[in-house]
Amino acid sequence: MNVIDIRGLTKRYGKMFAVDRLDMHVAAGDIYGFVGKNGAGKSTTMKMIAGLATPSAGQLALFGEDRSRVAGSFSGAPSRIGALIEEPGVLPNFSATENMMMKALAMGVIRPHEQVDDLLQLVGLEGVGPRKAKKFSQGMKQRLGLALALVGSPDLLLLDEPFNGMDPETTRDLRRALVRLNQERGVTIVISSHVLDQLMRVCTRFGVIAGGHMVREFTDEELHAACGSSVRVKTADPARTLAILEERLPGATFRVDPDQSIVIAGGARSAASSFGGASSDPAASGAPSVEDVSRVLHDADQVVLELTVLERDIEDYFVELMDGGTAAGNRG
Ligand SMILES: Nc1ncnc2c1ncn2[C@@H]1O[C@H](COP(=O)(O)OP(=O)(O)OP(=O)(O)O)[C@@H](O)[C@H]1O
Repeated sequence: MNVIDIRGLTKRYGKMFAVDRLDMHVAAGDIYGFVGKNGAGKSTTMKMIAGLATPSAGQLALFGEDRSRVAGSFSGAPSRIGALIEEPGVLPNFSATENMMMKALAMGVIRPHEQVDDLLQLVGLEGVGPRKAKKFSQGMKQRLGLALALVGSPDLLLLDEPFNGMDPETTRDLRRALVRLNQERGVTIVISSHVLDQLMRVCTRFGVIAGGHMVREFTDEELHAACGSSVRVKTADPARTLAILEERLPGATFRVDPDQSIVIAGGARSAASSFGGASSDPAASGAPSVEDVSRVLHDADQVVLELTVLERDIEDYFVELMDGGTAAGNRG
């Protein structure tokens, strides 16, 4: 069962489609990177998932329960979702501990003191609990916001741009805290951001949104396979080489460039994402290794003039995807 299952989700503001027929799938245990440019529709989607905005159309199921037409907290289990969306809801004139205690008491947390101490420690604020929140730096407020989102031990944590305003050390600490939450406590986490390098360090699955529409979803492994190397080979007899390669490497795809070199990439057989959803990247199954190609050519007595490995840049791949859906999303 997916923790989040979204089909055709749409949010209109007047004639403007902030989110446009979006599909999204988050499995239990994922750290899901929700990637998109400014204005792509990430926050609006997160707000609908958190119950802070009502969808205009589409289906939104959380933990297998249909939530399409309900804004507000989860009826049966209010603590199942924790969210840090836009400004952390920190009361500036109260201390970190007081902020946490108010929320814990409001949520009816059993042994609130224990949980508050535990969470402040988790986010690295254990030493500053008595200090007023207005004296906190931006990064400390962000971490307090994260601790607040974790009150009540949610199963799903929604974080909208959590790395904003954080210095590298704080960013690293937050990243570690998120991985610990995920691995030690089994929390499923969705992080929306356009800060790719932070997401790539922690996420196990990605969804790229453009113009309010999901362009593609893929796992970390699929990402690396899609960006994996392809092999370029130039031989004395390109036509014969191509025939041999096509016969000996049936899963691969081939392109002949104008200079008669042959580029060998992964095949399309396992290209669909594991959800059978938005992904269909012809390179997603990975290319044959340079050793495979070299062995085939050696066995067939081909005279190799040049053999090179071509890498695809992961950032470029994301940027292409983030640009990809813009036209499709603007219906208003
Ligand atoms: N309450 C609103 N009323 C009207 N338009 C809105 C509203 N909220 C968002 N939008 C518009 O919907 C689109 C998507 O906005 P959203 O904030 O979801 O994007 P985002 O991907 O989170 O962007 P960012 O990375 O800048 O936060 C934008 O064009 C935005 O201007």
